[in-house]
Amino acid sequence: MDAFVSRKKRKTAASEEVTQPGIPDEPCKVPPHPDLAGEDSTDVKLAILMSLHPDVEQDYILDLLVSCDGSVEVASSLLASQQAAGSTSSKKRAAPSSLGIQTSLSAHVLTKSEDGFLRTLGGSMAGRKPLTTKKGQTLHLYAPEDVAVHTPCTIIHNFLPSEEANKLLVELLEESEHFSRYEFQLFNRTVQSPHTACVYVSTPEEYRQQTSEYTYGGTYRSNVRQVTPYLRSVSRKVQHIVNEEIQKRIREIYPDGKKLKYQSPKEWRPNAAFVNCYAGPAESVGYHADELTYLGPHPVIGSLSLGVEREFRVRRVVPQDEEEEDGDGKLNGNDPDSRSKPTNPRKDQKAATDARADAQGQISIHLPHNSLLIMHAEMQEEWKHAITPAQTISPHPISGNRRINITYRWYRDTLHPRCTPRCRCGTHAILRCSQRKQESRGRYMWMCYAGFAPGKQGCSFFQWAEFDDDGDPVWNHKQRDDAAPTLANFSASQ
Ligand SMILES: O=C(O)CCC(=O)C(=O)O
Ligand SMILES: [Fe+2]
Repeated sequence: MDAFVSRKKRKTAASEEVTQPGIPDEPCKVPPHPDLAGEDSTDVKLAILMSLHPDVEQDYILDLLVSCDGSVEVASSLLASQQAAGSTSSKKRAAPSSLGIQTSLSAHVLTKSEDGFLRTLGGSMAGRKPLTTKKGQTLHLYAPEDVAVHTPCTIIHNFLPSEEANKLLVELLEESEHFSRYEFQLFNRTVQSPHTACVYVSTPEEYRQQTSEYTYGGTYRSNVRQVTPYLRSVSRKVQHIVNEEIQKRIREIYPDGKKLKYQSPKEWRPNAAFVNCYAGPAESVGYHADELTYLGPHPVIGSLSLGVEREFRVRRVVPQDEEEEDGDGKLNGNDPDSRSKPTNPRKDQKAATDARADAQGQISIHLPHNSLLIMHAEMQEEWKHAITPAQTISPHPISGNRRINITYRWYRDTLHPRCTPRCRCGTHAILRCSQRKQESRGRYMWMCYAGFAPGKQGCSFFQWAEFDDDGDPVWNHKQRDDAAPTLANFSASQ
């Protein structure tokens, strides 16, 4: 079994660069998730600053970021010096138990719409004033019924028999000694993810593919390991329940009881598992949507939580057309990207950012040990998710302050890297969905991502992506070698 196990140790030199979020006198070095880098740069910057300064209120950070002309580094050093001088004490974030509880759920209730996108009532009810949430407020959800209705997720508590969950946790805590931080390029420097991770595969051939064909964040993975016995046996149960829940969601929630356009009609069969370790309350992952490159449009992801309970925050991405509405209780669209240029950029940028935060609010799903969260097909295109730094945690009897998370994913054969477009600089292009721009919202595109990989220079490659109704690509180039191996489903590859 060890034949292809990567024993890559964490890089000491690079690790020295990592700043623990919350340490006041260090400059900005902890990055968000690679998936964050993209169209929503204010969110990226906010996520970085919130990771670095977990005690300071989001509003205060936003104001400061705007007054620093969007410079994360300047804002971060100001926050650090204010924290050192004790002057941010009144801006401290409340402990999770005292976070603002949103009084109205209806701003987030999912409802069927014609265009394949699910809408929340707040954004879609005809003849009804859109409900807005107060900026910075968080709606905490615990009950599975609430999660199913108000978010694009399903949660199943006590998913595995408790002994099996504990054994899997022990197995993965041992494995986590070999995990490492992703590295990527942000603002001219190499930064590292604020948690550690590793990818698991079934066979040596898959190891080869994951380290030399599939890319992530614009570069090849260096930390890939062989699927462990419990990880594999649990994947069968995850596969079974995820397929049941997909069908239930189609029947009960999707328009006309039909799968979404571009969602795969096939059985969901996981062939890759990403395992994350959050070693303590400060470890996190910033707001992001998962990379679609190999998952394709409207993917479903099964995500198992073990160890310490943490909060999974989700928020809907507000499209520009909703921001640009005006009137009582609605939003003023002054986004820097919008077509009407603001008269006072700094003030208007702040207004736009505040407006976005107001409109979004955020929802917190509590993820206890042994809970399975299913991110349904509408999640990645319309919502963003994060594991935010925690103020306090209740230690878990087995893992102490650590949390392990496994995301089971299904990479489509039709999106194997030998088929996907290469950009001009020779790297594999990545697949993104346009989330905010009114004119292109919901369209998919292939883009160069090499600029986010350490030591690489990106190009400006861009190409619209075309898919059939089942989300399989329609290529205008000749496919490369169809008979070559793809990733095997965990259960099938035993
Ligand atoms: O830890 C989690 O629950 C989420 C992890 C995640 O979002 C990811 O790996 O993309
Ligand atoms: Fe994610």
